[in-house]
Amino acid sequence: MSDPTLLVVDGLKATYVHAITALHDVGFTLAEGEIVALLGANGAGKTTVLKALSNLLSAARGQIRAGSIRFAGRDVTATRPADLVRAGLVPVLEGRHCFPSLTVEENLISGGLGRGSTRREIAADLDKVYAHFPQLAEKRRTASGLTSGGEQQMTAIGRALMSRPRLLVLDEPSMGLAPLVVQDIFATLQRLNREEGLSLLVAEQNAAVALRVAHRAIVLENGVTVLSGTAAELTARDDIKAFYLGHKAPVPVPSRASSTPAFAG
Ligand SMILES: Nc1ncnc2c1ncn2[C@@H]1O[C@H](COP(=O)(O)OP(=O)(O)OP(=O)(O)O)[C@@H](O)[C@H]1O
Repeated sequence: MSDPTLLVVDGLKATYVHAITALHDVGFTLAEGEIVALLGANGAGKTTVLKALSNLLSAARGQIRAGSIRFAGRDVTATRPADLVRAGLVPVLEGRHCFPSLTVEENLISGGLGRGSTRREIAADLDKVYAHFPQLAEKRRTASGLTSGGEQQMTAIGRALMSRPRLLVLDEPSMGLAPLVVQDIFATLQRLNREEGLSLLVAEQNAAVALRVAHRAIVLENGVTVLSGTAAELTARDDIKAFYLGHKAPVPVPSRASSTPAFAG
């Protein structure tokens, strides 16, 4: 039987400029067909993990000091970023990075060209992207720089889909977008997972939206994996609710016996 584990991150330690330790010990796995959410506060290390997965850390003056990353049996740290994309590990990094002066369609096509797709494959893949994101079909001739933030995020995801990914790695797809647009994008990601078996790793500060579509989640704190479990398990935890889902933490109530506040249960 083939191994269903697509990604294995083990004991990952990473620094920037050989001095700042961003990741101390990060480990998790992702099975084929899974949606895994990578949660954590600002600066917890999510982007660093995603850059390491695409072997793009050195471009940010980062270094892996220990541990390993394997994607579909390959040693990621020994594989060039472009070869990782060809193997099916495709990142959608923070900030969307569309070419603003190219049209939406030209941006999408660039994803297919990077992979070396034929004209026929590109045409078929474009149809698929437009079926998932009908809004992009309407804007196909518009310069990306003139489209909305949501449309730019859809273009960035669509361009990644043109590379025919096995695992899509997304960094904060909800960032700066209106709640309805975020819902729409996550619904499309979920459909891609259900209908096409696409595996997804989604780093998010917006835990509520990520936990709604994820099968499992991992929580990072100061560069360490501190929790992992099914989305249902994590959603039910009071500490996760308090820190990441915007629910109120236990409220201090004044004690009669002393002036020191005690915590209500
Ligand atoms: N290029 C860099 N040079 C030096 N330190 C960096 C660099 N990028 C990130 N860091 C530091 O590494 C740590 C992890 O940052 P990272 O961006 O991975 O966190 P994050 O969870 O993605 O947060 P955010 O949501 O703000 O992007 C932080 O302490 C950050 O200041």
